[in-house]
Amino acid sequence: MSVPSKLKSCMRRSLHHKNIMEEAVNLQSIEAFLSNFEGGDVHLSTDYWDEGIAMLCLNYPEKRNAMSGKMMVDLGKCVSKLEKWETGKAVIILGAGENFCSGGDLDFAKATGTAKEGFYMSYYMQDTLKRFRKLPMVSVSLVHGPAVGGGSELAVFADYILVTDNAKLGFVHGKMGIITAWGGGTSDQQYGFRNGRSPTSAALSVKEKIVDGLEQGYHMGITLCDLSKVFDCVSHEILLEKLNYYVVRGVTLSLIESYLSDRFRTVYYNDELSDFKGVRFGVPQGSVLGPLLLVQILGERKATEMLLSSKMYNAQECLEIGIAYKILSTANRIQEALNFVRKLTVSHSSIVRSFKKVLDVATKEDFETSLSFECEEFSPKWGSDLNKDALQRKIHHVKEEKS
Ligand SMILES: CCCC(=O)SCCNC(=O)CCNC(=O)[C@H](O)C(C)(C)COP(=O)(O)OP(=O)(O)OC[C@H]1O[C@@H](n2cnc3c(N)ncnc32)[C@H](O)[C@@H]1OP(=O)(O)O
Repeated sequence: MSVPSKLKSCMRRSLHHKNIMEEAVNLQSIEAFLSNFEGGDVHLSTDYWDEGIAMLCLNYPEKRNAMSGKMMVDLGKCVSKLEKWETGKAVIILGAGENFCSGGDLDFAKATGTAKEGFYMSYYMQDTLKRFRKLPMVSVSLVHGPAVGGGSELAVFADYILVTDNAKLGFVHGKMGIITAWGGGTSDQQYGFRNGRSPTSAALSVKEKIVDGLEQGYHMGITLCDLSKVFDCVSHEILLEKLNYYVVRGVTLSLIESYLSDRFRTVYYNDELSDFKGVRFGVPQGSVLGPLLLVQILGERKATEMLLSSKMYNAQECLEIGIAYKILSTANRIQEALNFVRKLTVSHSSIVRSFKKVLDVATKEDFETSLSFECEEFSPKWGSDLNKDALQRKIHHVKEEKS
């Protein structure tokens, strides 16, 4: 099918428009910006690689492992490397020297005080940590000494937080006049109320797919669905009513209400700023999901307490509130963390990774989708060499456990 040339040039113009709009969220340009703020590094230690265990080390001990811009970029690159490691079973994130992480580098914060720069950092860290969370391997944060602000956010992204007896963990953001910023959760498909991801850019991205398809000689069609019941289309009023119905009440509901109210949207294009229009639909994505991640782990009341008190919790308190899974000895922490991880990675890497994927789908998708995903992951394992080998060994699970 040939595309009329007038239509093609109109689409090209629109695509150019789209590129300008998306410049703000180009990860490479954010990396270039962050890399200007040097200090420390984040690296992957391969000491236990043969066992399928990676160590992700935050290394800026003279600043108590505060995250400089460069370290944020290093972290992003390490996560990319882990994404490509096909036999990895587990990753332990830990800090060098006296503690886990003292949050964002305060010198970086002082040097970059604009909302746009804050947006860059938040967007980049959310992207990295979202990818970290999706890794099909067991993840563990090994928190020794203080984990402050962003340091606690980093810790929360792992499946398990192991704290040592000298650990102190606190979301001190409130005291610093900010809120959480690294708690990802935004989806690449999310448009609306995101810098550079307006509803217009959503429409343009559909157009781009159509043009690409036509250019490759495909017949293209679109199915338009009425998605009026989708979260982002629901009016704030209905959303708040629903949250109340599902027992999200009190301080948490007030926080979400204040977060949603008095929101305005404007469009900046060709050096011109449009009028401000009130926003009554759609949920601002990003930082608000940081607290929501904590709510998933702790439940509403404990998460509220932890975020709003700015308190530093000691190891015992971390265990009591439910953020930490286990207390380790500070002196022997690495060995103890490795032993913990080894117990969870006794199976072949393909099994560990499949379990992780199934669990990931189960926490996000509905029951039916989760069941069919499990079925898909399971089927090729039935009768595989691994399975046959296990069947031949006639394993006695109780006796083997005792020996
Ligand atoms: C979106 C992210 C938002 C956030 O992360 S908000 C939270 C930002 N983080 C902070 O405010 C942490 C402030 N630091 C502290 O509370 C304490 O330094 C901390 C971490 C409990 C460690 O205490 P101590 O072990 O007694 O060590 P100390 O205070 O003597 O610090 C040693 C050197 O490290 C420096 N440092 C610690 N945390 C830093 C940071 N985040 N950014 C930049 N520098 C930081 C500190 O200034 C000190 O440097 P120096 O030796 O005086 O030159």
